[in-house]
Amino acid sequence: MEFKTQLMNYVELVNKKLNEYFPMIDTTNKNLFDAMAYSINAGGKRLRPVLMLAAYNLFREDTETPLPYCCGIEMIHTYSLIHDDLPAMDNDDYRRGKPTNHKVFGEGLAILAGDGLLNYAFEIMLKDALTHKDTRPFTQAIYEISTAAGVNGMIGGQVVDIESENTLIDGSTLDYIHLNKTAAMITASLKAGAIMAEAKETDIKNMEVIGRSLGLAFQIKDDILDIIGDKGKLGKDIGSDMDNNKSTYPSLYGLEYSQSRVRELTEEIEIILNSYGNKSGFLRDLGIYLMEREC
Ligand SMILES: CC(C)=CCC/C(C)=C/COP(=O)(O)OP(=O)(O)O
Ligand SMILES: C=C(C)CCOP(=O)(O)OP(=O)(O)O
Repeated sequence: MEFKTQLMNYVELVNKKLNEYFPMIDTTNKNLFDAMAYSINAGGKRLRPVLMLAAYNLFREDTETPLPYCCGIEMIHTYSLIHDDLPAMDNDDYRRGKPTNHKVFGEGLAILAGDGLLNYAFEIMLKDALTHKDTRPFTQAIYEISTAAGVNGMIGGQVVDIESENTLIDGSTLDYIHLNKTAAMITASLKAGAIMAEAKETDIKNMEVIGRSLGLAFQIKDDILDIIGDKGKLGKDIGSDMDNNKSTYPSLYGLEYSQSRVRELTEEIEIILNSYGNKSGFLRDLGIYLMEREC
């Protein structure tokens, strides 16, 4: 199947499943659920769930089994964006082509909508895990996701990111930020997919190596687009890193080196994926698509 068609199919599967979890109906807490659904339904590339489905499909053919976990990781990612945009963090006004959550619902509700999405993610993943006779691959997948989202992953990276504002950091601190803030969740998506498909340890390890490179390249590309991207296409503010005085690959090493690093990392990913032959064509094309993207 052609890459773009397959990508659309995966995104559609994820969106359909997300619709089953939203709207949550509670008239007393309508504002909370509206705020959660607002950011989930605002769009987004659905990269992490697509990676999870593609990794699962490297080893198993069905698409139904991993869907609750795909939705879970997308909810966790969406919560992180809501919080990242808050005045206490990046103070951004636009996200996914719309005003940010706190601009529409206010800061208090935006914080709680983020908290709500994080907890709802674990509720739906654990609920699904308990329906399986052999719960182990599913609880292991949840463990990977929770570790990646937590203090030894995304939250840890975000803390160093905000602590490093207005400071000239070195390359290894910058890599720590990228690997934890961004690559951890990308890696967990690939690993969780392979784990649920009961792939071999060596294959799970390969997913980890690919996730690290892809996550790093993805964040460098994001920071390049923050300088040379188009706000309309991206659906979010540009120049945010400069406004917040953040150290990024482009600010530390320049645009040209940053672009060549992205290419280098993409090639590293391709080498591993080539060992899976035709089956890994979608993931190979996805890597190239992400690095060439304008949004
Ligand atoms: C615990 C929290 C809040 C984690 C946030 C993690 C994250 C990857 C934020 C976006 O990074 P960014 O600011 O570089 O991206 P963007 O350009 O999309 O704002
Ligand atoms: C990790 C970063 C750079 C935050 C944005 O992630 P995405 O670019 O995947 O955001 P959406 O498409 O989900 O909005």
